[in-house]
Amino acid sequence: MTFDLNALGWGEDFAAQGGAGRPLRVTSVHRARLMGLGPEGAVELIPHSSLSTGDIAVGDWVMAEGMVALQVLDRRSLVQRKAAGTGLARQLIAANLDVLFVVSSCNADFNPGRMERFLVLAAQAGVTPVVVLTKADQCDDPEVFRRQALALARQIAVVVLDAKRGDVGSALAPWCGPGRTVALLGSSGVGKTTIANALTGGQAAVQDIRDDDAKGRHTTTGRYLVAMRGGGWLIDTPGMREIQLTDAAEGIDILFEDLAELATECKFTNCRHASEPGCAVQAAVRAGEILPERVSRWQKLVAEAEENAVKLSRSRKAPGKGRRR
Ligand SMILES: Nc1nc2c(ncn2[C@@H]2O[C@H](COP(=O)(O)OP(=O)(O)OP(=O)(O)O)[C@@H](O)[C@H]2O)c(=O)[nH]1
Ligand SMILES: [Zn+2]
Repeated sequence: MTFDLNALGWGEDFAAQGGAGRPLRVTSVHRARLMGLGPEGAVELIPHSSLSTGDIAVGDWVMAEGMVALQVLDRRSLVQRKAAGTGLARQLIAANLDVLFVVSSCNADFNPGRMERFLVLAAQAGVTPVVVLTKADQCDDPEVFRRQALALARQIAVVVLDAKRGDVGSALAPWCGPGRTVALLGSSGVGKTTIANALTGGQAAVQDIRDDDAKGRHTTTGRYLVAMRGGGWLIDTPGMREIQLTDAAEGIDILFEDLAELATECKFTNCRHASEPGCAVQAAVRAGEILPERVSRWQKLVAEAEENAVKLSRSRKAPGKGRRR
């Protein structure tokens, strides 16, 4: 299979960054090597000595000469997560995503706090979130869930569907198509695999490396960049399912724009919006303009993000810690 650069998501912003070599889209990243895709087809690459595979994510654009990836082009968006274990170094998950489908179901799985966490992740990554609510067919009144989802952010697209029998491709078409890159985020059992299969027709991932380079170890790496039936790409990586919030203050401010704005009117700049005098947020709650639950979920996310930021700065000061992989 070969693809022209635009169908792969190439654009002016990448072209303007220049650099030697030819552009390739990264379809998978392994211990020592990576796979790139371009008009010539799938190409196995090794990173230049100035780079490590830890600096490269699925979905990245690299400039390559021969089989050497020389440079990673600046990204449009980047999903990253705190690496597993105690270290707080971040691991790159997916680059240059256009849309994150935040998936939940029209049932007890629907949890506003959990949805907000996913939406903050999308905002922090610089990706447009779209809420997808599955299992509309198993619910008496899906509109109740649609309304709750619409209340999560000022401008949020919400799609309600039956992922099993509905026309998923048409429902999500506005965010897919040639050159677009999407991914799915959501708890277990909400229908991510069902949606992914509908979008890709169950197609296999792009040709991949047999990664047995590192000490004869063979790693099964899962499916990564997969072509969608209507054009565009789905990034499907196991890492997407295990993301936690790390210093997500910006993402929180984007999602909770209404509260962030009110907070600027509080009497104290470091107001926690609890029992402080002159708190504009509590005033809005008393006036019935904002739900108190939304404020408490916001406070919890802010506290968690701050705590992680502190831990992160400590681990950066400690030499030898923070290995990437
Ligand atoms: N009736 C109905 N069933 C659905 C719908 N979406 C998903 N399912 C079913 O729900 C179950 C879980 O769906 P999956 O697609 O495997 O969910 P997932 O999010 O990929 O789950 P994990 O792989 O655990 O993360 C499957 O039995 C699906 O057939 C829907 O819209 N309607
Ligand atoms: Zn306040």
